Order: sequence, then structure tokens, then C-alpha cells
Amino acid sequence: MDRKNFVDMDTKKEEDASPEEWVALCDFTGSGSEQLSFYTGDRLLVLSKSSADWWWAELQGVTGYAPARYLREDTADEEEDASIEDPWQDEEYYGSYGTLKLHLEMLSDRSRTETYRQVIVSNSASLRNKVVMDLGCGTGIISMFCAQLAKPSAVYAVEASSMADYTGQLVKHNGCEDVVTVMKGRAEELELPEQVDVLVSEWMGNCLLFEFMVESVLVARDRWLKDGGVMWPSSAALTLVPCQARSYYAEKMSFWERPYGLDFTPLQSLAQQEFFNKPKFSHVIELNDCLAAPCDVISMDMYALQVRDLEEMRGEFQFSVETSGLFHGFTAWFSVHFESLETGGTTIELNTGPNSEPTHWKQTLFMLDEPVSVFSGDSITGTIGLHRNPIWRRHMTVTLQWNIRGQTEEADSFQGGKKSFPMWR
Ligand SMILES: NC(=[NH2+])NCCC[C@H]1O[C@@H](n2cnc3c(N)ncnc32)[C@H](O)[C@@H]1O
Repeated sequence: MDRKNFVDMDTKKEEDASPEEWVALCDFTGSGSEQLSFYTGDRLLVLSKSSADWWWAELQGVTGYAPARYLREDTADEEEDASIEDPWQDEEYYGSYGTLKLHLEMLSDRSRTETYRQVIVSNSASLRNKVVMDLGCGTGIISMFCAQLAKPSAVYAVEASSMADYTGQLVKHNGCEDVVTVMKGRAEELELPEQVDVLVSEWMGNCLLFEFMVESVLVARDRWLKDGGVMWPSSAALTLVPCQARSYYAEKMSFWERPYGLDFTPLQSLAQQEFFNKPKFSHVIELNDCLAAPCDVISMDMYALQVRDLEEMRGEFQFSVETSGLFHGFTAWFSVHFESLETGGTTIELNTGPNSEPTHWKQTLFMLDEPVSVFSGDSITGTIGLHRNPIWRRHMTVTLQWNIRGQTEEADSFQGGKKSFPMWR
């Protein structure tokens, strides 16, 4: 009798379970031959739910892995099903900002908070009698800086979460109520009493755009900012660098080589999917992990940027490898700039990169499936694409495409790759 060396009831259930039909929530472009590509509305036959994130499925005769988060069950009543999803996940989003955890993290970030204070101080004279909107004011810290360090005629502190109830108390408790008016609600829906001279907001998410709060800032700009009014931040940039990540690779991948004297390498493909197929937020890159000089790959002018531009942001890069080493992946971070209210005044920068004071955003690491040895003089060229999720409006997928050209090799021989990283759906 061929004794099976295990009886896995799940697999048994799976073998018994008949394939189920699932519907694609939005387009997906698979990377590599193992992943399916499909369009919104495609009906996939799910053959096995091999892991939480990736299912083995069939579409028009082709089989491959599909990301489970892009699929929904094919329910009979799709209208009812469609109404269930809250594409902005506002309940969860504003719920999280109704508690102190995130506000404590942001207020504890001295680099972030002091930069906004410095912007107010260095523009205090020009802020006299100006009207300010603080979009997403949270605890109201920026609004109270305005009231305490300058003399604006009015500050409208807009906050959609229940934190707004406390913000009103904080404003009164700090003697700012004659200047600062707290308005509870989403900026897209509120009626301000007047147009504003300055729209200030701290909207930046991981990898600059995650959460897509920037959309709210652009909508408010178009509706409430006077002609000639000032946006703070005035511009933003996403910076990228090819890097080593030896300790992260050792922790998540090499670990399986010899744990307690056993060989667990069959788990390494699972480890690659589970740990390297999504970006690593809150990564701290050491300067000597950078394999080349970082470069800005995407720039945003907050006066010209349109909401429709947020669907697809693209950038190109050309790195010249300065130090030989292992190319484990790319690290990204952002910087934002605050122009002076006075013509010719100094621009202030908040930079979240490894050359600046640490911030709570830290950096974002994108791991390749496998590291590649690179040598001083090699070039790494390619593109980065930020594709906003058409269904989950606070999410995006970052797609990196790269070619490595050795200095010594013939022109036509190069190593390249392409990989997509969902954040998070
Ligand atoms: N830098 C970030 N990633 N997040 C920090 C700012 C987020 C704050 O803005 C609030 N907020 C976000 N979007 C909005 C909006 N459209 N209207 C009002 N408040 C908002 C949110 O509730 C939170 O208190």
C-alpha cells in the first residue's frame, strides 16, 4: 500500500472541491509565465487556493496564478455585491485616524513636524491677514502653529475623523479659537466660508502616494484655493536607488537553508512569494547599501497635477553602479518642498531619505526575486510605474522594469527583469 506521508484534510477538501468561478474586480498584468493576466469582469475558474494571496486558476484555457485580492465570488446578485464594497475604505481609514496611535506616531516624528513649524515661522510675516486651509488637520498641530507663530485672519482646520471632536477642544485649550475654526467632515464635501490664500496639508503616504489622500488635496485646491494662492507642499518627488538588502534577504530567505540542521529550502519559493512580492514599508536603508547615486524618478507640481494624472505615474532611471555588490532590489523614498510666500524667499524641504533626519515613513524596499551580482561601472536602467488600483482607490501597484548592462560584456548581453508590487490590493 503506498502510504502517503501525510493526510492533509485541506488538500483532500480541495481535491474534492469542484472548481469555482470568480470574477475579476479589476485589470491585472501578471509578471512571469506563472501569473495570469486578466481584465475587469473576466470570469476565472479557481482550481485551487494554493495560498492566501495567490490562487491557481484557469482563464480561456490558460492556467496560472491569480492574486486572490483581485477576485470576488460570482454571486447571483451583483448589484447588491457591488454596493457592499467601499472603494475608499473610508470607515476603516477614518476609523484608524480617530484613535491616537497614528497621531502619536506623526507628532513624535520631529523631522516632519518641525519642518511644518519652520515653514510657518519663516513665512510668518507674509501669513499676516491671510486665510489658510489645513486639510486633514488631525490634532490641529499645523493650524495651531499658524495661530501661535503668525497672524492669519482665519485658519480652517478640516478633519473627517472623530479626532475632530478633540481638535476643537485642543484649539480652545490653547487659546487659538479666535483664529482657528475646526470643521468636521471630508474636505470634498465641506463648504468653507471663503476661498483661501494658502492650502497646507500633510498628505504624504508610504512611497509618497499610498492612501491617495493627495486626491483630496487636488480637489480642495481646485475648489478653494484663490488664484495665485499657495500650496504647501508646493511640489513632491519620489526618489529611487538600487540597493543591497543582505540582512533582510538573510532573515526571510537564507533562514530556510539550515534551520536547526534541517534543509527547509523547499519553502523558499513560498518565502519569495510571501515576503518579496509586496513592498516592505518602514525599511531603513543604510547609506552603504546604496549601489548608486539615488535619483528622482517622479516629480509632482502641486499646482499643475490633476487627479487623472494619479491613475498612472511613470518615471525612468539610469543608475551607474558605484560599488560592486549584490543587487537585492530598489529602495524608494520621497521629498516635498514648501515654496516661500515671498517671491525669492527660501524653499524649505522635507526629505525622508537616508541622507536626512529619520522620519516615521522610513523608506520602502522592493525586493527582486533573486539578488544579482553587480560591479562598479555597470549600468542599471529602466522604468518605474505607479498604477492606481481602479477598484480600491487608496491602493496602487508599483511596477519596476530594469536592465543591467555590464561594463565588460558585449552590448547585447544584459540581465533584466520586471516585477509588480501591489500596495496592497
Ligand atoms: N500623511 C498621511 N498619510 N496622513 C496624515 C494626515 C491624515 C489626516 O487627514 C485626515 N484626512 C485624510 N483625508 C481627508 C479628507 N479628504 N478630508 C478630511 N480629512 C482627511 C485623516 O483623517 C487624518 O487625520
